Amino acid sequence: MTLLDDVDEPSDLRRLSHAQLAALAGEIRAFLVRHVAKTGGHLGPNLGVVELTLALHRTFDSPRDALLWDVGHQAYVHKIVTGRARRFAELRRRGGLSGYPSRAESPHDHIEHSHASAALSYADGMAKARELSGDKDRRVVAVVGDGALTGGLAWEALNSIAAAPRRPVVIVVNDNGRSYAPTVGGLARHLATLRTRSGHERHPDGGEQAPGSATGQTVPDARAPRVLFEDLGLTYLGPVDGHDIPALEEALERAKASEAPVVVHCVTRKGLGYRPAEEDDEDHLHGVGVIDPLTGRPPRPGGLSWSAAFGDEMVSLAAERRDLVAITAAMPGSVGLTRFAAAYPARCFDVGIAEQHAVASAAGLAMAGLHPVVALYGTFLNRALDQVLMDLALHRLGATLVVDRAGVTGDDGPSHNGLWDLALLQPVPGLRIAAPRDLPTLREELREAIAVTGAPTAVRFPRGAVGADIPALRRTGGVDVLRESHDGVLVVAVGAMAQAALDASRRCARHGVETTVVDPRWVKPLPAELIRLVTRHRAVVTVEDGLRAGGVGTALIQSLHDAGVRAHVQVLGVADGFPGQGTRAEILAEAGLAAESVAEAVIAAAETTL
Ligand SMILES: Cc1ncc(C[n+]2csc(CCOP(=O)(O)OP(=O)(O)O)c2C)c(N)n1
Ligand SMILES: CC(=O)[C@@H](O)[C@H](O)COP(=O)(O)O
Ligand SMILES: [Mg+2]
Repeated sequence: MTLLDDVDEPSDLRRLSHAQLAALAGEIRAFLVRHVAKTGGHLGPNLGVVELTLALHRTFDSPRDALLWDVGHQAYVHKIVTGRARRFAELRRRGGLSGYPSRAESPHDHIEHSHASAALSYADGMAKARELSGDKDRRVVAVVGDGALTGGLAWEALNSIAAAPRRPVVIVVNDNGRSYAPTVGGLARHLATLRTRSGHERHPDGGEQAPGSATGQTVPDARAPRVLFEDLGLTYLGPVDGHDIPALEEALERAKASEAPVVVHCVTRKGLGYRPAEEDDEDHLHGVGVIDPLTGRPPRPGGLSWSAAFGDEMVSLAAERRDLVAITAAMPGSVGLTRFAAAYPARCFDVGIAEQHAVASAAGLAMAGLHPVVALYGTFLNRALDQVLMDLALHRLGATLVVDRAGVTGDDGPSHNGLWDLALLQPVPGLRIAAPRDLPTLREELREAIAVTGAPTAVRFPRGAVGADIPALRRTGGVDVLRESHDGVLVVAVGAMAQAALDASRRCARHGVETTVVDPRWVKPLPAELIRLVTRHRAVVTVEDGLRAGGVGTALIQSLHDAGVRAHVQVLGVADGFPGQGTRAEILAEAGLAAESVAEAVIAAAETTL
């Protein structure tokens, strides 16, 4: 029997001694490594909040008190102590345990999406609601990371929370000095100074990078700072050792008793207790796939990823184009910019988890004569739509968005799929979108994109390894013909869906249905050549890894209508909604985007037009 076996709910924690809690923390760390090594997931962040989570659940009465997790990737320990330990074998699996809080799983869970810097807004809203309902003794607690605090939305919430000095909110800053890379900017420097001054600075991440640089040297702040939060009118407690449960409980009890908003600044270590994570300089095993628990490394090296291929091309381009600069929102490694940042530190800007600022600052860079490349995940680009519209497109600026993790991502759940970019960017005047299908077209279309002046461009590709090259038979009007027939069904494949489209076309041929498979390469605006190709075929099927509604297929239908061309068009894409977690292949198949389903759609289209 282990201590963990006897923990089914937070109240079970309150009967343990501090010595037993220390032992329990060790069991939980072993549990996390054992399970996450098999399923993949967020290992470093959760190893860093073991003691903090135990102290929070001993001090506050969840779910009566609301415990909110910003991003939520660090809520595994919260799930373990709220009765879900037995479900971790299905972590991030189809129908299994979500990698983020989930109201369907537990009343202890609240915010289900993984988009950073939002938890304080929920806290502000919940605190207002509890004040209005006379429920003031039910505390609202938000755990927000130092990285998440670099997001503007968090400061919008702090401004509002600080406006009500008699409305209690407990703000727990989980300060480990890291987003993925060391957290950057003035706030990071401020927190680092507080950590250092208090003597809590115990890890090399303590320093903060020179503002703006993705690989800057640490710049310790000599001045004794006033605590930023107190200047806002918030009570500040800390820094507290985020691994010292008695110290945490003392600070959290004081915060709980306060009738004012309180910041509890906790200093933690990402990856603590698991040497491979502690020693991982890139991101302390922030997010891992299946790994060998002894080494922390994947059992076999993965293939070249789209992100790495993009990053390699950026290094080549930077040598040719001195005006080229890159921007990342706290994810230089994930978006493939590590080599570029090392080679050109002055030309790679990590702005923190601040996508709106990333795009708006790109407008400034472009106006000043440079060509910025903003690399973001598709799902996080959603946050910066106004900046794409009003800062880049309205000013007709030459800037390039590299939309990584575009399309279905899979096991990271509904808030990580990059399903919306093709639909959200369709209406942006002047913006051009490329969707490469393989490594050569990624290289080619990225070069074409950064050559565009007077309008923003976007290049979108999925998560994971780049597939095999897919050579074209010929190019006509900018459209690559991948397979040809003379009057069969025209299959328009968007980006990486080309492989599924070709596999489907081979299935169709076995059913006597001839197809022409084309890759338009640039999907906004669609090449005029597509209209001519449609007139030469009996039907059209479009295939895209994105929303059906408002995507490329819909745009083609509108273009055909505007050109007065009547055609049978079948649009294949992801239906409205939030696909649950699962592998990319599972979710694509469920959306009807696997080769077999595409073939069925093509055959049906052929039959309806006989
Ligand atoms: C809006 C947004 N942009 C980017 C991300 C990707 N992301 C996930 S976790 C993370 C770092 C979070 O750092 P912090 O808040 O300090 O939490 P920690 O991982 O250190 O516990 C980032 C950038 C995100 N979840 N949301
Ligand atoms: C929580 C978060 O947003 C990131 O950690 C994300 O889960 C990483 O996704 P990838 O694994 O696709 O890089
Ligand atoms: Mg952090």
